[in-house]
Amino acid sequence: MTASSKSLYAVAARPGPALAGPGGRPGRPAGSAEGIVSSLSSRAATPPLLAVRDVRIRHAPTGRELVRGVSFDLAPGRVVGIVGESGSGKTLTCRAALGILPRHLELSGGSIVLAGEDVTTFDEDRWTRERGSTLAAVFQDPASYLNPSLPVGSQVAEVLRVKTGLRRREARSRTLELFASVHLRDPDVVYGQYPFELSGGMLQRVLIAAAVSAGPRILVADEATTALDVTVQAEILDLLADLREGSGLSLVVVSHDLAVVAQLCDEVLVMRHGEVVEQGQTDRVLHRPEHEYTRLLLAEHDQFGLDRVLEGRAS
Ligand SMILES: Nc1ncnc2c1ncn2[C@@H]1O[C@H](COP(=O)(O)OP(=O)(O)OP(=O)(O)O)[C@@H](O)[C@H]1O
Repeated sequence: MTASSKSLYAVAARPGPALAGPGGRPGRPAGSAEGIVSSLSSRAATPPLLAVRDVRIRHAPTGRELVRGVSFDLAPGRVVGIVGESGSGKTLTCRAALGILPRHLELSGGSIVLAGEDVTTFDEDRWTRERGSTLAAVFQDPASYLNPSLPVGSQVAEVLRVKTGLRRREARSRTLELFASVHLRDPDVVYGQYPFELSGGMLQRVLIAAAVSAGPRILVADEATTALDVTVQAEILDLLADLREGSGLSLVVVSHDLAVVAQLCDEVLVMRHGEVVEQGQTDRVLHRPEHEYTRLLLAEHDQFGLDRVLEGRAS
C-alpha cells in the first residue's frame, strides 16, 4: 500500500467480508460454485453481508494470476477465517474485498458483493463512504498506521469527526467510550499518550477502536495478532470475540496460524499458492481435514497449543 493510504484514517476507512463453503473434496477446490450454492441455500434465510464468488486477482503487467477462484460468504455475526502459508493470497483476497488492491493488481474474474451491491461499480467516493461505516480493517504492525507525533486519542477523535461528523468535544468523549469498550485501562490517560508510549497490544486496541468507531458491520483482521506475544494475542482475540458477541460484528480473520483461526472462526478457508485447497466448518476442517496440505498445517502446528484449542471448542 502507498504511504499516504497507510494512515489511521485509511484504516478506519477500509471495509471487509465472510464465508460459507463446503468441505474441500480431494481433487477440487472446496470453494466451487456448486458447493457454494448448496451452502447458500442451507442458509437462505440470512443473506450474506459479503459474497465473494470465484475471485481472481492478476498482476496486470505480467498477466500472472496471484489468486485463483476464491469464494466465500460472510453472514451477519459470523466469523470466517483464511489460513495458509506466506504468499498464498490471503491478504490480496481481503484487499480486493476492501477495495484496496495494490497498484498493478486487478480483479480479473469473479464478483464481490457487499451488502447486496457489486463492488466493481463503486468509485473512490463510494468506497470512502463504505469504509468505516460498512467495513473496516486492522492489520499487523499497528504503529505504522498512527502518526508518531500526535497523541493517539486525538487521532481516533479525528477519524470520528471525519466519518461521523461529530464535533470536537463529542468526538473526544466518544473516543473515551471506545477506548473503554476495547478494554484500554485509563482511557483518559491513553487519550493523551503518543504511539511510542504504548505497547503493541495497546496500539492494536487503539486501532480496533478506530476501526469500529463508525459502526461497521464487517471487520477484517489481517494478521492482527501476529506481532504480539501469546498472552496479548489471546487478549486481542477475546476482544474480537466480544465485539462479535456484543455488536453482532462479522469478522474475516486472516492468519498463518491455525490456532488463531480455530479460536474465533465458524468457517475456514485454507489457501495455498493462490487457491483455496479446503473450505468448511472450522470444527470439521480441524478434526477431519480432507486435503493433504491442511493435514500438513495441522501436523506442523505446535501440538500442545492446537490440542488445547480443540479441547476448548469441544467443551
Ligand atoms: N503489490 C504486489 N505486486 C506483485 N505481487 C504481489 C503484490 N502483493 C502481493 N503479491 C504477490 O501475490 C501473492 C499473494 O500475496 P498475499 O500478500 O496475498 O499473500 P499472503 O497469503 O497474505 O501472505 P503473507 O502471510 O506473507 O502476507 C504472493 O505471491 C505475493 O508475492
